[in-house]
Amino acid sequence: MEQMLKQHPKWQGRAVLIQIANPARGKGKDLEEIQAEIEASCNRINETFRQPGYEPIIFINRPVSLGERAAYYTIAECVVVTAVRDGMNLTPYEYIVCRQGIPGNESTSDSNSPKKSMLVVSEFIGCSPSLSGAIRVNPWNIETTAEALNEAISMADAEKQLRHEKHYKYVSTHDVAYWSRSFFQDLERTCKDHFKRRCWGIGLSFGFRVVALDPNFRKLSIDAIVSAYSKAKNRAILLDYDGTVMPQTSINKHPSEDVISIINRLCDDVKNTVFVVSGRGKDSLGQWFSPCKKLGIAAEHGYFIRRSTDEEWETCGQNTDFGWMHMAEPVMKLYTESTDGSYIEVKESALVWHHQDADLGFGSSQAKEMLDHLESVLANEPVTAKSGQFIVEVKPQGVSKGLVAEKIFTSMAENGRHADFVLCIGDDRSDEDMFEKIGNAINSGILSFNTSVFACTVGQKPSKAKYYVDDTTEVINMLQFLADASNPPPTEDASGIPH
Ligand SMILES: O=P(O)(O)OC[C@H]1O[C@H](O[C@H]2O[C@H](CO)[C@@H](O)[C@H](O)[C@H]2O)[C@H](O)[C@@H](O)[C@@H]1O
Repeated sequence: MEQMLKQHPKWQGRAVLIQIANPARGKGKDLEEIQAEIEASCNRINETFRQPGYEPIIFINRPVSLGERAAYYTIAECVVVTAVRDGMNLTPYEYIVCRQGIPGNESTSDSNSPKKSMLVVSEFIGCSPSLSGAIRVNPWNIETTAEALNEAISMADAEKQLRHEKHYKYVSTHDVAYWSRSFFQDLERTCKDHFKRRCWGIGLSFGFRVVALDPNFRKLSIDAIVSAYSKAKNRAILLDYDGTVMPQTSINKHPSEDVISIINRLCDDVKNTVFVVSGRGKDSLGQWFSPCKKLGIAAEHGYFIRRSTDEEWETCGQNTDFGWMHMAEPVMKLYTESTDGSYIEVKESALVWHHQDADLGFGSSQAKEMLDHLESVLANEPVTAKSGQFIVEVKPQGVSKGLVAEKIFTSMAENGRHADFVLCIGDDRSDEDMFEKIGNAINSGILSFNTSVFACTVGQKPSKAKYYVDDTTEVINMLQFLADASNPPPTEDASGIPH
């Protein structure tokens, strides 16, 4: 408020903030300090901007009954909720209902005139995403919050009415009965197959959770995969990078010499089509895997694909408009400013917010909120926002590792080499797109009925993959067995004829 009166002096002598301090539920030194700070701020603002008959802040520091609160809401031009951390927060909903009033109540002169209301809400409160007409602010940013207050009270009446109508429609249709019904529906949907599943306790301490796994989900047996591999004539091998052949905890992200050598031995077998399918950029992957001449690489989730080092990168031509980056980046910046250790990675086709180095709990709760926020801001843009291992990524719609898998199988079939063995390994949310595509590939005719399919996730967790291995060491060990079972490259005699 102080900043708004400074930035927009026209409101001095006119705008009043009724600051209702709800009685605190707890006690303690911190609380006393905060109360003293609020009181001091109110006094300072009033002393600076006070005029005869005008006090900019009315500070109500006592329990306020529901009736009195409703009376304030009814007359307020705008409600401001700038909590830096909160749960759902029902204040904006109560305000909207109070501004709408009771139908047929003639107690006010303008009871039949169109209703209007304005909300300035913190992006950190739970109800924020449901209020599409509210002006959303990061309360840590005082200047933009002050601008939002000015914008709210300066807005044309017609606009205030439209926003109010939208909010009232939402609040009146999403009542407590709606919420309870939808919770029950979600619960029923989620638990539908639980009786068929096996439940496991995973992790320790705060990381402990119970996961329900499909009874057919099992550890990948090296004997079984080596046996199927040996019998196959046309094999597709799709490997994710981070968390699959590269441990998530490694500081040095270059593939090890072992990995390069195993991949080269797999690529050397003429029966094999081997791809690294990763979210990483083409320059790093291209450089890291430069010793693997015959390796295919799908970078940035398949936005770029190259079949070997002899070929040029192909771009997935669907999306060339990246205007959405100008909308997504400011949102990511807001969260970066309030989350120590986080940063933004700008790729050619995507934006990624990383929080691996942030506080574990705070980073992941910020990631969840940011994902919601991005989904609402980018609702009409041709993009998808998804979370992964310590990341939230926005990328063009239609670009997915699932599509990469489909392209690989289709092009093998077009070259008369229908895959009769598929190994696809990944650890992350983005790899689930491959597992899903592979799961449906036989029914959709992309793979034939006699294909041996090994979709495998890294770590025991709910997945669309049928198999799991425990960690990257097991992945590399298994690939080593496959490399050992591979045919070496044909040798050439002195005349250059391969044998
Ligand atoms: O598809 P992947 O091979 O699993 O790649 C996914 C993302 O990899 C990179 O992020 C990962 O490494 C970061 C450190 O280098 C780490 O902070 C993050 O938590 C990891 O997810 C890459 O930076 C992203 O662009 C990829 O999408």
